[in-house]
Amino acid sequence: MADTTGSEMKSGSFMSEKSAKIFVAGHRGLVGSAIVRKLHDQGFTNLVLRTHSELDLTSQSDVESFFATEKPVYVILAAAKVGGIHANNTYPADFIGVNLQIQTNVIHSAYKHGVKKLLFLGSSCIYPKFAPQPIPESALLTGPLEPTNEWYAIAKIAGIKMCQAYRLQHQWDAISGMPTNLYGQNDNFHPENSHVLPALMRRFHEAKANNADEVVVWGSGSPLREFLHVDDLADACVFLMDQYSGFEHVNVGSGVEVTIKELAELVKEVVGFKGKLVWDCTKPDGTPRKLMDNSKLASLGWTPKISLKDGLSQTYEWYLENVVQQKQ
Ligand SMILES: NC(=O)C1=CN([C@@H]2O[C@H](COP(=O)(O)OP(=O)(O)OC[C@H]3O[C@@H](n4cnc5c(N)ncnc54)[C@H](OP(=O)(O)O)[C@@H]3O)[C@@H](O)[C@H]2O)C=CC1
Ligand SMILES: C[C@H]1O[C@H](OP(=O)(O)OP(=O)(O)OC[C@H]2O[C@@H](n3cnc4c(=O)[nH]c(N)nc43)[C@H](O)[C@@H]2O)[C@@H](O)[C@@H](O)C1=O
Repeated sequence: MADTTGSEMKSGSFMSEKSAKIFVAGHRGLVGSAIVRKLHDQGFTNLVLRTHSELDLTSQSDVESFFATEKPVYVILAAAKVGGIHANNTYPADFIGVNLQIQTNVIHSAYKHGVKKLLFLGSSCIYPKFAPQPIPESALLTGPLEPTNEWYAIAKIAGIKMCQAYRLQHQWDAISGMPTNLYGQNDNFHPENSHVLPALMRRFHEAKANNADEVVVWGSGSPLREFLHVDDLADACVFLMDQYSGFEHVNVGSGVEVTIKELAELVKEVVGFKGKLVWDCTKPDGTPRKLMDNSKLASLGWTPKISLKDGLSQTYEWYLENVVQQKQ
C-alpha cells in the first residue's frame, strides 16, 4: 500500500521491470528527452511516446482514450507549458490554464486506468519568494509567491496536491519531484521565451558570429540561481521512480548556485565571446534567490554528478552540432 504519512517508503520494483510499459509525457522536450535517454540506457524496452500533435494532453477525452487503449504501467509527466521569466510574465493564462489541464487529465486518467506509479514534475518556483535558503520541502505554502511566475507556480502546487490527494483517498502511488533550474541538450533556445542559460548561449554565439561588441543581459545580474544538468535530473527521476513512494514532494537540485552575472561570464567564456556585457535593468530580476535544500534526496542516496562547467561545455557542443549546423 502507498505510504500516506510522509515517511519514505522504498519500493525498488521499478528497476526490475524493464519491459513494463512506461508513458513518458513530453518526450521531445528538455526533460522528457533526457528521461527517455536514461531509460534506454538502463535497459527499459517498452516506452510509449506521443508527440503533442499525436496526443494533445489538454484534451480530456483524448487523454482518456489514450490511457484506456495503451494502459501504461508507469507514467513520468514531463509535458507542460514551460518558459523563462518573460514567457511566464507575458502568458499567465497559458501558464496556469494549460498546466492545470495537462496535469489534471494525465493524473486522473492514469489513476483511473490502473497505472502503478506516476511521477509529477514541478519546479522550484513553487516556493515563496522569500523562502529560507536553502529551501526545504516544508517551505511550501508558507508565504507569497514571486509575481513573475505565480500562475505557473499555482498550477504546479495544484499538481503536488493532486498527487497527495489521490494518495490519501485512493492509496495510489503518485509522487512529485521539484527540479531546480535545468539546462542541457534539447533546451529551448528562443531569444525571448527561453530560460536564462540557453538564451545567453544563443545571444553570445550570435554576437561572436556577427563580431558584435556587446551583448545585452536582462536585469541587474544580482539574482542567484541554482543550475542542474538535465541528465542528472533524468537520473534522479529514475531513482525516485524506483526508490521513493512518500507523500511529500522531493527537491532535486545541484546545490551549486551562481549570480546571473557569474553565469553570464561563464557562458561567455564557454562560447568564446570577447566583447562586453550590457545590463538591461528594465527587465525583471524575478526571485532574488532560490537554492534548494537537497538533503532529503541526498539522504535517500542520490547526488548529482555533472559540474556546471562541464555541463555548459557539453550543451554548447550540442548547440553547435544540432541547432547551428541544422540551420546552415
Ligand atoms: N526547464 C527547466 O528549467 C525546468 C523544467 N521543469 C519541469 O520539467 C518539465 C519539463 O520541462 P521542459 O522539458 O523544460 O519543457 P519543454 O518545453 O522542453 O518540453 C515540454 C514538453 O511538453 C510537451 N507539451 C506541451 N504541451 C503539450 C500538450 N498540450 N500536449 C502534449 N504535449 C505537450 C511539449 O511538446 P511540444 O514542444 O510539441 O509542444 C514538450 O515536448 C515541466 O513540468 C517543467 O515544469 C522544472 C524545473 C525547471
Ligand atoms: C525554472 C524557472 O524559470 C523561471 O524563473 P527564473 O529562474 O527567474 O527564470 P529565467 O531563467 O527566465 O531567469 C533567471 C534570471 O536570469 C535573468 N536573465 C538575464 N538575461 C536573461 C535572458 O536573456 N533570458 C532570460 N530568460 N532570463 C535572463 C532574468 O532576468 C532572471 O533574473 C520561472 O518563470 C519558472 O519557469 C521556473 O520555474
